[in-house]
Amino acid sequence: MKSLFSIAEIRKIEHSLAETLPPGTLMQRAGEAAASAARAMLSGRKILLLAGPGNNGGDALEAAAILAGPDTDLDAEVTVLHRPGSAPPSPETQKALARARASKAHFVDALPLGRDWSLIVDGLFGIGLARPIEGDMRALVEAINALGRPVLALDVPSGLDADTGAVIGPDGVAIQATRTITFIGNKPGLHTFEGRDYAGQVQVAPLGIDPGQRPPAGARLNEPALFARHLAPRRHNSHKGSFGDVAVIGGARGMAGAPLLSARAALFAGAGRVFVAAIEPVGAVDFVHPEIMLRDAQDFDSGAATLVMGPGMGDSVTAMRVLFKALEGKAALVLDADALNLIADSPDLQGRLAQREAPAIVTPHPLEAARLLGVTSAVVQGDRLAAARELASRLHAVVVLKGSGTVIADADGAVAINPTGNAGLATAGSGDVLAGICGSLLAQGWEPREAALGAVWVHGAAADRLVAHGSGPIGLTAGELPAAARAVLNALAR
Ligand SMILES: NC(=O)C1=CN([C@@H]2O[C@H](COP(=O)(O)OP(=O)(O)OC[C@H]3O[C@@H](n4cnc5c(N)ncnc54)[C@H](OP(=O)(O)O)[C@@H]3O)[C@@H](O)[C@H]2O)[C@@H](O)CC1
Ligand SMILES: [K+]
Repeated sequence: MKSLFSIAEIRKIEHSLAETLPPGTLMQRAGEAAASAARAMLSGRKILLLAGPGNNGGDALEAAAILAGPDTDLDAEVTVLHRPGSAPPSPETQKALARARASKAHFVDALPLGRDWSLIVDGLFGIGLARPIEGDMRALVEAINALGRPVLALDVPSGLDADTGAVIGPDGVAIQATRTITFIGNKPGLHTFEGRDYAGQVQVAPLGIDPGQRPPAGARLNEPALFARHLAPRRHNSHKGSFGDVAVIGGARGMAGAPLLSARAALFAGAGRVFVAAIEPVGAVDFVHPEIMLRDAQDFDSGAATLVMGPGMGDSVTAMRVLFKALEGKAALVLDADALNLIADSPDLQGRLAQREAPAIVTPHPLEAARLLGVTSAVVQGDRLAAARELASRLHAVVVLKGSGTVIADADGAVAINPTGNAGLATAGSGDVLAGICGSLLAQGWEPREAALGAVWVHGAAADRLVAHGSGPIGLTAGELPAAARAVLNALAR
């Protein structure tokens, strides 16, 4: 189970464990896990450990005591930069300090000159960081980042909010880690917003706690197990009607590419029949994919098709009219881009969406989510999980909040963060492709939540596949994604 625990949930677990384990046990285990992770990363002889004022510093001191202790067989120079706070450290941190002082570790008060550290271990702040890092601590973080050496962060890169993935600010700083070893359970902030960039590779050290002993977490990482039941091999005796119809509605003047990209994605993700109903007619045929049927949105009868509304749709009277009609109807809906902006401007449409019975997936980027919630995009990004949850509950829909570590939330409050994808997806049309895959999976009978989880996972994995083959992240184009998504889906189905 790929659980993601909030800081409050971790504190609760810590609290209940404190009643059964001897004092200091968890810090000792964290120190041991940190020391082995450091050894695994080490190529060279010089290790610098940064130990801050709290228990995160205690973990680093325990690790130093092990790496430079009497039982070590490690041939390395261990240096500790310890920054005590104004308040006395916890008893377990005091013990760790005494053990580190008694070891061969060399203590310094300031960052030594030179940049030849083989490894830097960041134990400045963990989940107890309550305000931005300032003053000489800020200077230290900036100096460490400027060295550009491999960094192992303990629990969370110092400066990053483990709940939200935001650097604690305004104008805050955080340690740029190569790898993060996080304790007891994984944390959402390491996987979304700025978290993926700051945490690097994430490794979980459960500290001897059986996952079954932990209470259920409020969030989780997305993975194929969450939607794989829909990926059964196709029966020989099937026909195009077995895989549903998708109609993409969009394409104002000059924006014909957006619905065509969505439609191609729907086709490549396996929908039986795909239409584009264009606001401004685009022509008789898509010569690249003549399978796609082109229609005029004004007089299009979508029948039982799943509707993907919004790609390049604009805000004309026609756009408004087809959106209104769709919200009145009973079709399963994917709402993206301009459809979301029109809904954001109209409390009436928001109410209609919330009251519909049929499934709906909405796929906002942070600015679209902000408009829907009536806040700024900084507020949305400041707590992406909360924003997605709030929107899902208000609109009574599955919400896909796009961005690094896309968040998928449903109206029941379940939240997942997607681990696939890369910077190549920050390109025009990539959202149109995602909406098309969502619509395709819905049309094939997937439950809305699973369709959203599956589409987001596959879309990200398609980009990862393209990057692995050299087609990105620089210059990756949205038009390449549908074929890569098809390959990912078929690989999953096998
Ligand atoms: N949970 C668990 O089960 C386990 C937890 N473990 C470890 O403990 C970590 C949490 O420890 P923690 O609670 O002591 O907090 P931590 O992150 O060290 O920082 C707090 C200190 O920093 C200070 N401070 C805060 N902000 C500041 C600022 N901007 N600038 C300067 N100072 C600032 C603050 O002082 P104050 O706010 O009182 O001034 C306080 O002294 C956790 O991440 C994990 O590594 C493991 O040992 C094993 C099991
Ligand atoms: K840290």
